[in-house]
Amino acid sequence: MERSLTMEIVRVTEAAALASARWNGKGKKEEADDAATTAMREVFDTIPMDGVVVIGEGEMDEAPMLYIGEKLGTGNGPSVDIAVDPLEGTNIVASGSWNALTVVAIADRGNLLHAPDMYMDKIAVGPEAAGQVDINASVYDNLKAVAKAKNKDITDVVVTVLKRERHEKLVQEIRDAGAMIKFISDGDVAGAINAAMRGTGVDMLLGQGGAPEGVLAAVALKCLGGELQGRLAPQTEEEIERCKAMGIDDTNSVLRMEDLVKGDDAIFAATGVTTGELLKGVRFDGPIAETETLVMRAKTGTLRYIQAKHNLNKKPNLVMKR
Ligand SMILES: O=P(O)(O)OC[C@H]1O[C@](O)(COP(=O)(O)O)[C@@H](O)[C@@H]1O
Repeated sequence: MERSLTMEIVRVTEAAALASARWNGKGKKEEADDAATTAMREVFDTIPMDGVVVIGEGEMDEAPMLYIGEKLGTGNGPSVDIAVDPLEGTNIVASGSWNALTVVAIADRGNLLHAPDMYMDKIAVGPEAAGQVDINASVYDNLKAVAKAKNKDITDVVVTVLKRERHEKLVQEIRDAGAMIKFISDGDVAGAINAAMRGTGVDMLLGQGGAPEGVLAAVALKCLGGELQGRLAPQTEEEIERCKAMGIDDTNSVLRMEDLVKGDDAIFAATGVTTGELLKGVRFDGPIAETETLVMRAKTGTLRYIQAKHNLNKKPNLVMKR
């Protein structure tokens, strides 16, 4: 993939962030998600690539835009798989809370797992502990492995966990092992990334979240040299059938980095919508709006933070409606 696609993808996540940030705290998660999706869709079609959505807003009959299988880009350029989460944290924006992002990942055609929209059990760690954990091992063994890899005691290990009732047993196991927990209300893509970033004070992510978010986080962790292992967690017979239709007969099988994102020609970008540990959210100041974006390439392992000041008077009206 051309290096120049890196900046093109940033334009996509920035536009989605600018559009959805207007809905901050307004109690309207669908409107916030629609705004992000519409803005993303518009910018995608200006990019010189032959893209196809493999993780998007749903199947063709469920989503008007960014549906799975939708072709994006001008058609001239590299053939790529596209994974999007136009607004990662719809509830976060609706409630005017912490850590919402707009997220895009691209990889060479055929290289991203077409993850079905269902739950996935996940374990994510940074570069020091990559290769040392096993989603099938006990919570205690994984905590011990991370502590050893990072040369600290289990009591110093911090685990990010989505605050959900389904995580009661997991939470107890982490507490019994003596480790600490950082609860998040939503947003396990940022949760996984923070586990792999230096200086965040978090060592790993554990628990069940969305499978599409698992693939997006895996691309980010590939860029960071970390590791994410996943296991689909179908909740109904229909979801089990969907896994089989995808060629996953054993839903207990572990999805490793190479299953989630093959090779290293992949790019990940996320722009902050509301401020969190990873990125600052959108700040509006009269005709100027500021954004912060993290963009990374797996091939080179380069991370870039892009601060942008957008002149809203000069941007397309849909995206920048005030
Ligand atoms: O809210 P649930 O059903 O526990 O699902 C968890 C998933 O929801 C999120 O917290 C937010 O997703 P949405 O933005 O689609 O609401 C993800 O980060 C996470 O993977």
